[in-house]
Amino acid sequence: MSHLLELNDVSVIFKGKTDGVKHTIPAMVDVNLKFNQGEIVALVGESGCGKTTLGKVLTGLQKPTIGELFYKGKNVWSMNKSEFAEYRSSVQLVQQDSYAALNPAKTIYQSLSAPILQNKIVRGKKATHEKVCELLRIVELTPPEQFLEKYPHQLSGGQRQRVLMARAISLNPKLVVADEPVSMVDVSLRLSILNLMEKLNKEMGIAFIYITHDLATARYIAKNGRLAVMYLGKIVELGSVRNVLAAPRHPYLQALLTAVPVPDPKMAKGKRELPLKSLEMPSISNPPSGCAFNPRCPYADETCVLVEPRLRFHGDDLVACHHAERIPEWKLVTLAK
Ligand SMILES: Nc1ncnc2c1ncn2[C@@H]1O[C@H](COP(=O)(O)OP(=O)(O)OP(=O)(O)O)[C@@H](O)[C@H]1O
Repeated sequence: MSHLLELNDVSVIFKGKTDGVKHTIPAMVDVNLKFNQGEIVALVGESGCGKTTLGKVLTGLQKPTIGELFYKGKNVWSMNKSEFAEYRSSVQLVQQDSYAALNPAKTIYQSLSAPILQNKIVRGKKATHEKVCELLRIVELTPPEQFLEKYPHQLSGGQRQRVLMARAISLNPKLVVADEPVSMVDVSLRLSILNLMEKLNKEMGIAFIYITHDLATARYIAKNGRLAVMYLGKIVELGSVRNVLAAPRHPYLQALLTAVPVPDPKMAKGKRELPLKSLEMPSISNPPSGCAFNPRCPYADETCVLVEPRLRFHGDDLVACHHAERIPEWKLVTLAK
């Protein structure tokens, strides 16, 4: 059976200009990923590594420069009009900035009713009103009547993010790509938004791809799902969250985990820092040769400088490191619970 969504050797190369000199920006390089119905996958990486570009490719907002995107086994970019329309409504994007994503001149009712009318999810005034109220109830904005006539600026960041979630699920999608959905939400409200995504996943069977730079929330939402780690446009580790965080193999992921603060001093005592050779992130427009992590990696040797590692199986998971077998196991003490 075909996967819900599949990236096949996808690269996205932008054109850039610095001080009048043209250059290329390989925002995504040879990415192969498959997503199943109803699963949760967290995609983690530092700022500028290509996460948003990947999210845009998945939702059809960015055409791959090279490679293919398949939805239910069909090549998205050679679909006919009606197939493409079905794919676009089945794969939705929720963006980080809820204020920018909502039209400030439209009420919540107007913003939520437009796509369901356009896509003929319901017909008539009464059914539309009922559907919008139902959506607001699902995302826990209750009583819905209190929100219908409000404008985006009258809501809090967390409430706006819930409205975006309501809009994303209004077309009965199979998958929602949530790009940093909580990074602009008050810290105290973040968990409740993540819990909402979990609820939508469990109760409605919607698959989620959660894009973030924050490993702690990635682990929280995808505890029974998978984790993909991205570095300078490439996937460097991929596997179940349980395996990958309990025994991270890629030195980059080990370093990322080192950076997570430990609240309990007893646990912090056992925590080992990974001594990186450099703290500087190389430029994505001029990535190092061989393994892109080699200038920072304490285990790098000549092979790492010369030969690019392929993503390959290590146990049940995938890792792009020549030395995955020989680098010391790094015991996770920070997020293990
Ligand atoms: N339309 C574009 N044109 C040119 N360069 C782009 C474009 N979109 C993204 N880039 C560049 O591609 C690289 C990857 O960007 P992307 O937004 O995908 O990263 P990110 O991991 O999501 O970062 P952040 O977490 O900061 O949003 C960056 O160097 C960015 O400047």
